[in-house]
This record gives sequence, structure tokens and C-alpha cells, in this order.
Amino acid sequence: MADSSEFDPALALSHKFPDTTHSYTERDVALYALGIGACASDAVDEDELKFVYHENGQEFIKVLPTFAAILSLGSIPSGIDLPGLQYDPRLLLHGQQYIELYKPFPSSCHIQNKVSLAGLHDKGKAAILEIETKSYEKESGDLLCMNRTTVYLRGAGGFSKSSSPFSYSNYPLNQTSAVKIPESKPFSVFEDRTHPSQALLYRLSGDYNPLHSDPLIAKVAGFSQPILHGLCTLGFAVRAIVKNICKGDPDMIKSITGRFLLHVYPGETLVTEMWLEGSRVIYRTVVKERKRSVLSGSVVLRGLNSSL
Ligand SMILES: CCCCCCCCCCCCC/C=C/C(=O)SCCNC(=O)CCNC(=O)[C@H](O)C(C)(C)COP(=O)(O)OP(=O)(O)OC[C@H]1O[C@@H](n2cnc3c(N)ncnc32)[C@H](O)[C@@H]1OP(=O)(O)O
Repeated sequence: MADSSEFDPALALSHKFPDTTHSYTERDVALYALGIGACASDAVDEDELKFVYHENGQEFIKVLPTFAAILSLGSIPSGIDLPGLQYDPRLLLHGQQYIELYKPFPSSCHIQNKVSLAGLHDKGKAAILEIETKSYEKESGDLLCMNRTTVYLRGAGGFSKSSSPFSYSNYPLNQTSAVKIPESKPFSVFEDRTHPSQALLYRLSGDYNPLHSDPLIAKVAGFSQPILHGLCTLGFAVRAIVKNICKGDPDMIKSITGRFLLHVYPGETLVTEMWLEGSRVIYRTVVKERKRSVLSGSVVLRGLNSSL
């Protein structure tokens, strides 16, 4: 548990994060798509080739919606630094991700990020931080997307100054990741095997946390081997929705929530079940080999074809 005398939640909430910048090219876009399994089982997949190649002479490579999450990673070049917050970075886990997409991504771009603390919670055995990043296209000034990243800091809780646990968030309740999974049969199911080297490929998109590559660090963190990045699992799940429900059109995705329920080991098979509720897709991803749910959430769509 953190030393509660050293952490002042009010000070943390008043902290001003500096703006950060990030640039990407079509190469980054294609590498990201490969990192979340696009074209891995069929190199000429008619829904996915456009994410990695100028298919049929298309001018620009298309960008998958979860690429948005990569833009906010540029905000943490040297870890998450909050005044007074003591935590062991080796025990950090990604808890949730919320993404809003405001316009289709260009295939290359210079980005300006505005970062703020959107939530802070004391869970006793853990501290939860919610970091919001708004990403603007530098050239036009347009807001492209917003990411809210929930990090679960094991061992860093216990900083509350009163008997009720400290809890602060500055966003609407309907933007949380908790979903109720319907009892009915899923509308659609997509199965995809991650590759044993999946995390080694995915990390090249910008998340170099050794938890995903170093066996010794993984053991210290409590895992038998390096685990998959949460955002890689989310990428697989949303790619399944783009394929099975959006007929390959990434621009139909308006917002995404995801809660990481359990770790995934690279090489495991991910089965994503999807239920349609109006323009919202509820989804759950299960590791087939262990029969365990590892991710659940929802995706809001725009322009859903009523013939579905
Ligand atoms: C300058 C800064 C700018 C920064 C800008 C960008 C920041 C980007 C940072 C990105 C960092 C990414 C690093 C990536 C790491 C990874 O990818 S790790 C791999 C992916 N994640 C996982 O594998 C985690 C899987 N989940 C779990 O293992 C467990 O769910 C858990 C997180 C360990 C929690 O389990 P447990 O301790 O058993 O929790 P509970 O006892 O059930 O609940 C305690 C309270 O916590 C709440 N809670 C539980 N799970 C989560 C969750 N996933 N997210 C958020 N909150 C969670 C739960 O509701 C309980 O609260 P109460 O109900 O109020 O009691």
C-alpha cells in the first residue's frame, strides 16, 4: 500500500500536464494493423488488406479505429508522473480504455495532445488513475479523438485522508466500461488466434513496457510469462466488430469502451462475441484455451445499415 502521508489527492488533481506531440506515417498505421492481427490468417483478406496496403491503387492506407489509442501513448515518454504519487511501475496494469472518434484519421499526421487527470480513486489495494488525452490534428487544429485511459496501480491505494475512500471523476457515468452481457445468443462471433510473438510485434507501435517482452519483469509482476498489451486485445476485439458488423468500414465506429478483466498470453485464441442493441454493440472477448473472459465493453456505431 502507498504511504498515505506522502500522497495528496488534491495536489494530484490540480497538476497540469504539459502538452505533448506525436507524429505518424502510413508505415506506423500498417505496422499497427499487423500488430492487432489484420491479415494474419489471410494475407489478401478483402476487409483488411486496405489497412496494410494501397489495395486496388487506393491513395491512402485506411486507419483502424483503435489506432486512436496509440496517439495518447506519446503522452507517457517517461512514465506517469504525478506529484507525490508513489507506485511500483512493474505492478501497473491497464484497467480500461474509452475512446471517442470525431473524424476519420488521415493516414499520416502531426498530433498535439492535451492531457489531464479525469479520475482518481482509492481502492485500498490499488489506486486507479484515469488519464484523458485529447488529440488534435496540428495542421487544421481539428480535434481527432479523445482517449480516457484507466490505469490500475496495484499496491498504490490507501491514500484516503478520511474514512470513506477517495473517489473523483469528471465525466458522465454513461462513459464507463462496465456492461451487462446479454443472456441471449450473440448476434455474431469471431475467433482469432494471437501469435506467440504478438506482443513483440505490437510493442513496435509505441508501448515498450517490458511487462510484454521481458520474462523476468513479467514474473515480478505476477505472471508466468510476458502478457499481451491490453490495447492489443482491444484492437483484436474492435477489428472483429469492424469485420463482422461494419462490413470492413472503420469509419462507422463512433466510440469504444473496454474493460480488461484478465491478462492474455500471446499465442492464445480470442473469441469475440457481439450483441447488437440499436446502434450499440456489446461485446465480450474470451480466451478459448482457458475459457475465461478477458475483455468486455461496447462500441457505438454511426450509419448502421438497417438490413443487418
Ligand atoms: C503524463 C501522463 C500522460 C499519460 C497519458 C496516457 C496514459 C497511457 C497509459 C497507458 C499504460 C498502458 C500500460 C499497459 C499495460 C497493459 O497492457 S497490462 C495488460 C492489460 N491489462 C490486464 O491484463 C489487466 C486485466 N485485469 C485484471 O487482472 C484485474 O481485473 C485487475 C485489474 C488486477 C483487478 O482485479 P482485482 O484486484 O481482483 O479487482 P477487484 O477486487 O475485482 O476490484 C477492486 C476494485 O477495482 C475495480 N476494478 C476491478 N477491475 C478493474 C479494471 N479492469 N479497471 C478499472 N477498475 C477495476 C473494481 O470495480 C473494484 O472497485 P469497487 O467496485 O469500487 O470496489
